Amino acid sequence: MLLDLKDIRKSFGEVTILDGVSLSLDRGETLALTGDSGSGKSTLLHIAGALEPFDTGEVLINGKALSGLGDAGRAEIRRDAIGLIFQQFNLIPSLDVAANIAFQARLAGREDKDWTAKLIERLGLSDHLGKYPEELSGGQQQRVAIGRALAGRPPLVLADEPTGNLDEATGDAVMDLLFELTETSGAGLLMVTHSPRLAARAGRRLHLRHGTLTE
Ligand SMILES: Nc1ncnc2c1ncn2[C@@H]1O[C@H](COP(=O)(O)OP(=O)(O)OP(=O)(O)O)[C@@H](O)[C@H]1O
Repeated sequence: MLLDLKDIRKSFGEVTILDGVSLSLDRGETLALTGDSGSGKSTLLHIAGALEPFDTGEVLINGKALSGLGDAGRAEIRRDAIGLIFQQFNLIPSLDVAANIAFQARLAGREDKDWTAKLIERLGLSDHLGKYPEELSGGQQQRVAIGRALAGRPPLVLADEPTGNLDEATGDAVMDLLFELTETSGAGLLMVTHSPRLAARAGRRLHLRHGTLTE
């Protein structure tokens, strides 16, 4: 199993956000996580991405338990196994498009020139490689962020409201690319969204409410 969350509990102070959450995701699967604002979707995604600690339970990524790992071990998992896409595109302003896309794959020592060239072409970024993030539209920036997340072919792609900042038509086009390219790369995709319409496009859907998941 690519991602396994087992009975995760998480509180901030007195407030329980996740009250025994379990889910699993395999390569090639797409799973949409919906829920009201403040229900804990981002918290759950950050826990799955080894970005946020949890109180009890276990997270396994490619069979490796996060609870036994220190900061360095978690950073290694993030670098090698996970591609992250956020609502705020989080590009590096001082790097051009080509360098932003290559950034994580280089860090992980997993640069693949043929795959990167295919990504750039498919994302429609060939004419923008020398530009800096501030010179790009929102849709272009999010396409760069997708390229960066996928360039190292991570097995697990986590996306938090990836089209939340885009108009509907641009968002749909970006979402088409995200689904297509995660499928091509053979990754598993866990995506947080407010939109039932976008969630309907994922292979599976789970809804977070009062700290627990329902279908
Ligand atoms: N670091 C933190 N410290 C304290 N409370 C936090 C922290 N992070 C999140 N929370 C709280 O946990 C709850 C869940 O937040 P989270 O961002 O996971 O929700 P969400 O479902 O992703 O919301 P949205 O859809 O609005 O982005 C919220 O009430 C939030 O205020």
